[in-house]
Amino acid sequence: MDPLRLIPELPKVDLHVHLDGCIKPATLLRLASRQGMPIPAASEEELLQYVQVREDCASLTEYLTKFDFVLPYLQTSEALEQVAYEVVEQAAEQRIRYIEVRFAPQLHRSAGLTASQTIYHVVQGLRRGEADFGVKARAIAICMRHHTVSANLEVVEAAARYIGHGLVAVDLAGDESAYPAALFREVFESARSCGISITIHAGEASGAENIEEAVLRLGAERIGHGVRLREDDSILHLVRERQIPLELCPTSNIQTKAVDGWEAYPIRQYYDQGVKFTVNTDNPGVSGTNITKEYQVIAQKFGFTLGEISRMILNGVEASFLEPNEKQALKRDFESVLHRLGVYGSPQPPLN
Ligand SMILES: O=c1[nH]cnc2c1ncn2[C@@H]1O[C@H](CO)[C@@H](O)[C@H]1O
Ligand SMILES: [Zn+2]
Repeated sequence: MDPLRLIPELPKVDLHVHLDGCIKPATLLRLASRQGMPIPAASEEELLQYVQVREDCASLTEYLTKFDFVLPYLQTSEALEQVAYEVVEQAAEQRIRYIEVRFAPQLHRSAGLTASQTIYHVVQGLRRGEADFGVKARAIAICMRHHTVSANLEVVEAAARYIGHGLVAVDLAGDESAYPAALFREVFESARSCGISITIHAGEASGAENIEEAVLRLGAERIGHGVRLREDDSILHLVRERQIPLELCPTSNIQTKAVDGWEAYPIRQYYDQGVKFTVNTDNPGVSGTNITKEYQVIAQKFGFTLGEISRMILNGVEASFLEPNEKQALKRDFESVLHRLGVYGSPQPPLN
């Protein structure tokens, strides 16, 4: 069967999506007007040039400038709840049944919210979305590379209070080329001592050595992107042996120039070598994508079959930061929906 036709129907997960990277243009206009803030565009169409990257985006640094535009509108409890709610709504439209939504508490405090309050309101929005759209949703709190160790420790401390209450992990994001993860060893040591799961953006704007640092010294259980893993055989071996899942975000990786174009995108190589990975969107609003398009583009470019795509989806369920019993239930749910659709996950070579 042509995978492209069935991809929209498949049950999916998205484990790597930024809250401030998927604001609907209509919502941004509404937030600006409700908050009495100026916005340099009168229509959704006009807004796109400010929120979406162009094809000639040169680097992650340039990609990240898009967030400066939306963040001022996302500083209140109402705005955070609303956009979190709408991420779940957008997920449901793509048949996503489980989503982990990440955001950086310290980027939403200019109107006086505490780090802990930002988490509270995002979780509230996600919960409302779960109830209305039937999608399971959890939050991840992001530490930012350009913030101080103490600002990031504050994020971990706030996150610790929400473990088991809607938040599942902490992350590190921002400009990887300017700020190596090693600067934040103390931050992630604190996360580990609180028993918080860790995922870290690494191997996106810098080389594979950042992935090694994240796994061996910071305690990352998953890697955000990790697309440059293949640049070092011994680190690739390490990640494969430990079955550390990479959260690949194909369209974003092409736009940030983490990889030199689709011909060089290593997803087929990783699949065939038994590197575990999941397919995600990163920032649907900034990248002009959604999870259906991500699977369609890789099916088209790399000839993945429905069985292989289902394997990636099931890898995503397995890689989720849910509690073991919840993960088991989600897995059963996915297997039964896939069974109904007549699709079965292929075994991924060469390890299983
Ligand atoms: O692909 C990425 N790599 C690194 N940082 C990112 C990426 N996408 C978004 N952010 C950063 O994470 C912040 C919180 O969501 C965003 O504001 C942006 O600065
Ligand atoms: Zn990201």
